Amino acid sequence: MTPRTIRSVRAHTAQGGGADYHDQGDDHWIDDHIATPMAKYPDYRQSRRSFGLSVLGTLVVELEADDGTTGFAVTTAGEPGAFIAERHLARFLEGAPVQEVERIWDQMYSATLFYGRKGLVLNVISAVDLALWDLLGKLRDEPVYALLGGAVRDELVFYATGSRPDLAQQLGFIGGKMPLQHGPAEGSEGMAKTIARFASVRERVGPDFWLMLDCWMSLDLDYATRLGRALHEHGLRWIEEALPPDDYWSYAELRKRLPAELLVTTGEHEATRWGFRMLLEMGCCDFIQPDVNWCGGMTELMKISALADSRGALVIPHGSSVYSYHFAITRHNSPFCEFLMMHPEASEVVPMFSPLLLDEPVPVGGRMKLPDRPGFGVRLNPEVPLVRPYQH
Ligand SMILES: C[C@H](O)[C@H](O)[C@@H](O)[C@@H](O)C(=O)O
Ligand SMILES: [Mg+2]
Repeated sequence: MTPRTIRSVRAHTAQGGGADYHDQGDDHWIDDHIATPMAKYPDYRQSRRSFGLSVLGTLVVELEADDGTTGFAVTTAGEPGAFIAERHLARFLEGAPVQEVERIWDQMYSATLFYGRKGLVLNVISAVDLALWDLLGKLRDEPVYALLGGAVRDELVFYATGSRPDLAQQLGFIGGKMPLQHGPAEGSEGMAKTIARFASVRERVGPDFWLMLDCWMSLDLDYATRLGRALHEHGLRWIEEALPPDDYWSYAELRKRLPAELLVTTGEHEATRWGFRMLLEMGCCDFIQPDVNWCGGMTELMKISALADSRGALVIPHGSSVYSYHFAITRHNSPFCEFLMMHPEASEVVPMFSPLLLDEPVPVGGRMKLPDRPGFGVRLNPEVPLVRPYQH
């Protein structure tokens, strides 16, 4: 087959849900008094949008090959991401052979080291890399999971993240992860509310259904230790992202302090093989949760996964719609996945990146057989307005 080259790179932005799934309206569980590092400031305690969690919006990266075939992917990066994609990264793509994902990744990462390394820049590199894999799949008429080595299981199984683990249980999910709503700034009263809520949910779901708590970087070592020990009495399965991502030392200490059967997990705001090597080698967590739209894309996540596998660690990706599904189904050390309940009351299964993607698969009864459509098997919804803020 003549190797196709990339003819053009286009970066668009979109608002309202999509890849920036925190960008929801009012009365949505995902923005209802969730504990965060900003909760120490009362003005920013009730809503994460109030301090800017949805300030970026969605970035859509579209790559067109010289035969007119297009691939795309999305991430959380918005207008600054569009600038980076068009004005900086496009030069490493236009004219390059589509299949040279490794060389393109290395050039994007190396060329942005002086201002990137993690965060927004790695979100953009991730979207470009995922768009490359989508384009490659379409050119080869294969789903991305087939390009990665094929499925190691027939279907995916999911736990659900949302405010209603009891409903998640009824919908067939293997577990429910709740967002923490009260952090250290709300003192012992806040901790008592968390424990009471957790105990009440445990009562409703029974002793065997997995229950987890997502702390979204909001705690300190002492508070996380006391909360973990208290919820261990009620069968907490894992405590997630209890501490700020850069405090590797406190994660390692927290893991030593908590009972072995209460897992400490983190990683959704970590990036690159080097960041995850730090988490693994310092003993920060029991399993890692990279987000493939933020950690460096599929090319980097395959490296991260092999690193974890060499240490017997699971890789349970932070929910990222089809991008995490196509990865997880090919990895022996990714036996289950996250599904984020994006319905405002977490009472119904709706596509995670709704309304941005068409044909986005969702779990049924907590399980999913991945469609074998080419690439990631999704299309952009033409009814979602896209803006191209920068040309190059
Ligand atoms: C539910 C959490 O607060 C975050 O909104 C979520 O994006 C992430 O932490 C998760 O693990 O799903
Ligand atoms: Mg999380």
